[in-house]
Formats: sequence, C-alpha cells, structure tokens
Amino acid sequence: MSKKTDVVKEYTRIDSKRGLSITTGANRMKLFDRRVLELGRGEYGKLWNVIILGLLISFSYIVQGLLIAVILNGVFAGTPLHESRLYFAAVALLIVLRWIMIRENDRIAARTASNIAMSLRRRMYHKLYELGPGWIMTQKSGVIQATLVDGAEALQNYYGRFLPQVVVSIAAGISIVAILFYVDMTIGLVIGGMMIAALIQPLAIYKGVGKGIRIWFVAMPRLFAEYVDNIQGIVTLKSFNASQRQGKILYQRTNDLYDAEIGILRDEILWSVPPGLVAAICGTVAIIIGAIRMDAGALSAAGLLFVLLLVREALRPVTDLRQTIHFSFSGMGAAEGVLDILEATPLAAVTARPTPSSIPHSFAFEDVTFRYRKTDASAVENLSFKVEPGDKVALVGRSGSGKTTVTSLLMRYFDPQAGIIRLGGEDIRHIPADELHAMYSIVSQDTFLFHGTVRDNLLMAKPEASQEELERAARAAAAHKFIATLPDSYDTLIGERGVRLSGGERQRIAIARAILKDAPILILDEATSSVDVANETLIREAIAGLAHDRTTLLISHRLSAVRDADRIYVLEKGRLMEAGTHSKLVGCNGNYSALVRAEEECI
Ligand SMILES: Nc1ncnc2c1ncn2[C@@H]1O[C@H](COP(=O)(O)OP(=O)(O)OP(=O)(O)O)[C@@H](O)[C@H]1O
Repeated sequence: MSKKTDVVKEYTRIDSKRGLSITTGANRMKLFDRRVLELGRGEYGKLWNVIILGLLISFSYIVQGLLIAVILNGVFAGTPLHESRLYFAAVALLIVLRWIMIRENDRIAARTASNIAMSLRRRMYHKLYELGPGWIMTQKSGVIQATLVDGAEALQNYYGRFLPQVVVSIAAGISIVAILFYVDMTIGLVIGGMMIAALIQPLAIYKGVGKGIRIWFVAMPRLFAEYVDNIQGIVTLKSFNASQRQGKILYQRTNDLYDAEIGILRDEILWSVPPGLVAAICGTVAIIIGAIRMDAGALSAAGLLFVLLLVREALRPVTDLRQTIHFSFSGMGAAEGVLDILEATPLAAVTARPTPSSIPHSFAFEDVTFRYRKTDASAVENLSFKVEPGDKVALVGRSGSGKTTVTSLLMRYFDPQAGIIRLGGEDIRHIPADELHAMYSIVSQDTFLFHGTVRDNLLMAKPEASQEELERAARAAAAHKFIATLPDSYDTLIGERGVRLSGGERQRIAIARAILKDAPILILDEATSSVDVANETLIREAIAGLAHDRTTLLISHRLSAVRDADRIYVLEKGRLMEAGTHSKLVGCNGNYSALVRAEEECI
C-alpha cells in the first residue's frame, strides 16, 4: 500500500471515529462543532474586548454611511454646505476614532489569541501530566509536540479571530439589513438574501478545503514525528548506515504533506470568489433594483444614494467574515489532535475515600494480572507478594520477565486488569497521584536529566535544598567528586538528556536526586547498570546506608547486587516462581540457581 493511501487511511480512521465519511467526497464538516465550542468554553471570557471593539468599528462604518447620506441629502435639497459642517466634523472624528479602534482591536485580538494558545497548551500539558507515562508511551512524541505547538496555534485563531468575527458580522449585518429594510423593503430583502448567499458560498469550499486541511493535520505531525525520531536516533541510523532508507520514509512523509497542501490550494483557487466580485455583484444588483424602485416613485435620488452607501457597508461584515473563515478550516482540522489529548480518559479517578496523613511504608501485590494494550500475553500474571516497612526486597528474572512492569504498576502508570496493589494497606487507586508519587524515590535504567545545570536537576527532587544538602546527597551517590571537576561545578549546564555526561555520571546524578528526595520507599531499577565496578561498590555502600530505614525494592540483572536482600522474588514471564533469601534459593536448584549459574558462566 502506498504511503499516500496510508495517510488517507489514517485520516479515514479519524474521520470514522467522528462519524464522518470522506468516501462520498461530500465531507459534512461544520464551521462549528459542539465539542470544539465546548473545548473553548474556558476561553470565551477573553473574547469580549475583541467583540465589543469589533462591533464599535462596524457601527462606526454604518454611522459614517448615515452621516454621508444626510450630507448628500442636504446637497440634493440645496442646503448650503456650511450648515453640514457638524456632520463633516462628526465624519472626521469617526475616521480618527475608528483608526484608533482598529489598531487597538488588532493589538487586543493578537494578545487574546496568544493567551488562548497559551491556555490551551497549559491545559494539554496538565492533561498529559494527568494521563501520565502509561498514555504517553502509546503515542509518538513528535505527534504530541506538533499538537502542542501547531494545534494550539490553529485553534487560537479559531477562538480568538474567527468566533468574535462571527458575532460582529452577524450583529452588524442584521443592523444594516434592518436599516435597508426600513428605507426600502424590497432592497432590504434582496441585499439581505445576497449577504446570506455570500456567507454560505465559502461553505462550498469547505467540502474540499476542510477535508484537505484535516489530511494536512494528519500528515504534518507524522512528518514532524519522523524528524524527531530521526534526530533522536541519529547515532543508531549512522551505525546501521540506515540514513538513506530512513530518508526515503522522510521523503514520502514530505510528499504527503506537499500533496495535502497542494490539494488545499487547488480547492481554494477553484472555489473561492474574490471579495471584489461579490461587492461588484451586490452593488450592481442594488443599483438595478434601486433604479427600478426610483422609476416606480418608491425611492428618491437621495434615498438611492443612501442605499448604495449602505450596501457598501453591508458587505464589510460579510467580507471580514469571509477573510477569517480559513481560521475555522484550520481550527477544525487541528481540533482532532487537541481533542484526542484533552478528551483522553486518565486512569480511574481517585475515589473520595480519605487517605491517612501518613501511609505505612509497606506495599503488596494481590493476585495482580496486567497486560499492555495491544499485546496478547500478560506482562504480569497472578502476581502476589508483600513487602513490609523497612524490608529490602529484590526482583530478579530474565529480560522481559516483568520486573520493570511491577515498578510501573506501583507508580500507577497503568492499572492492572485484575487484582489489587496496596500501599500501607490502602488500594493505590484510592491514593491521590501526588501523594502516591511522594512515597517513592526511584532510580531507573532510563535516567532522564533535563536541560539545565546539575543543581537544577538535583533541586527537582527538593527545591528548597541547601548547597550542603546537595553536596551530602551527591557524596552519598559518589557523584560529588566528578561534579566538582566540571567547569562550573554544580552550576555546569548539562545538555538535553545530559549528553555531556557519561552514562555512569548521569546515573550517579539520578541516584543523588533520589537520595535528596528522601522518600520512604526506594525503587532501584538497574540503578547501577551503567557504572563501573569501582563506583558500583561506592554506590552500593551509599544505597545500603540510604536503604537502612527504608523499604527498598531492588531490580538488577547482576545477582551480586541482590544477594544481601531480605527476600528475593524470582519472576518468569510475569509469574512469581520462587521467593527466599540468596542462600535458600541457591540451594533450591530452581530458576534462581539457573540464573546464578548463567551469570557465573558469563564471568
Ligand atoms: N510499553 C509496553 N507496551 C507493550 N509491551 C510492553 C511494554 N513494556 C514492556 N512490555 C512487555 O512486557 C513484558 C515485561 O516487560 P518488562 O520491561 O517489565 O520486563 P523486565 O523484566 O523489566 O525486562 P528487562 O530486564 O529487560 O528490563 C515484556 O514482554 C515486554 O515486551
């Protein structure tokens, strides 16, 4: 299947999820969608200034038209020009005021739109935080980034520019038609009808352009995600000489985006009617009807002039609205991705049951079974074990046996399909996320250091920590010595993902961070996997001191690292096979002793 079909398929998936069909070619997308309008509910308070100024600007045009009509009426009636000087002054004043209002409106509209984008990004960020790693892991990070950046930007214009313009255009349009209707009913009806037609016409574009834009919003994040993947994986690509092969995929993604853009452009050119043409048609029709009405004696020459002036003003709200309608196209296209994030369901909400102020530091798995989405086999199956406060417990097993999954479940990144996980006797689903996460200090095999200084990364664990505390934690993690040799010591900038540090140095900073957090339960998931033997001994001693009065869960491939544990649990394909101390398990001739033998053979 070609990649192009792939994009359309992806688009169809989104489309069918929304109950729409693209196969007919008559896409029933709307300018207003209930879900998108509800999504912006928190933003509408910011729009009033833009709407009020927009209305004042529109009404200034109407009043100006009326004043000029009165002046011309006077001229036709033979009134000396100087008697109209107040009207001239009023027109001049209106022009100046309007100029100020237009400038102000542009400024406020731009600021409001940016505020809306900021607010949407904040909401998405909070939602992503709430959804947690369990949800984010299922998405491509490039797609999330594109939605946060481009999706929010497209929607800022939908809410900040298009929606206020709809209100202004409707209010101004109705007022003008009402005045025309008052002057001459026939002209009012015809011009009103033409205004509606001019507004409806862009909806025809929507069939093609709307569909094109939605495809664009699938193609663009896919391209973005591909670039992010390629840049992050550049070392792997180079080592496998795969940059050319990967380049072909990038080329295809670029082509998809190009096709979508050309499609949008083609539809826009095909369907759009220049505003000048709309104005010319309406003006001509107004002149013809006005002349007929004048000929029939129903309209004076001054009345006709007045009508012509007002027709010009009648088109202004229509033209303004037509100019902002593309914000609606792109906003609706972007809304899919934004709604996917904001409407995603986080793990079951915490029940109202109050949690005790201090949770005992024990935890237990009770008959827990968990399977990752879209996988057949359980990562953890009927797993039961208990860890008492102060216990030092180890999880061992072959790669893929479910050790890391146990820590993800403890952190509640996922909920198991069956069984209960308890912390201090309480079902963890009843413990608010912040309280739950405050219970653990975790050092995993995937250490993430943020772009910032060593100090910034350490303070993440305890923002109020003093220099002395930082150093104490760093010393305990055998990190102080190498930090002291960095150009700016604790204030050295360590790049994104800590790329300027070795794997072992990154890991030691992560351990110092965990020590600084000083949480009652310590989880060490391959914490010493990337440090050399000399440092491992140092860190192990530090961990032994740290784990002294703490409940500790230790995961390690190196069995030498777990032999001192109070209890060792051996996992195999997510199931608990054995449990006991090192000496007991070695004597059992089971899975554990097999692992020990395998390790000895490797040495
Ligand atoms: N995000 C995921 N989505 C789908 N399957 C996953 C995911 N993470 C892990 N798995 C699968 O779940 C099983 C257990 O994985 P887990 O990472 O818990 O094993 P592990 O014992 O920690 O392995 P290792 O020692 O190699 O780190 C494996 O079969 C793995 O392929």
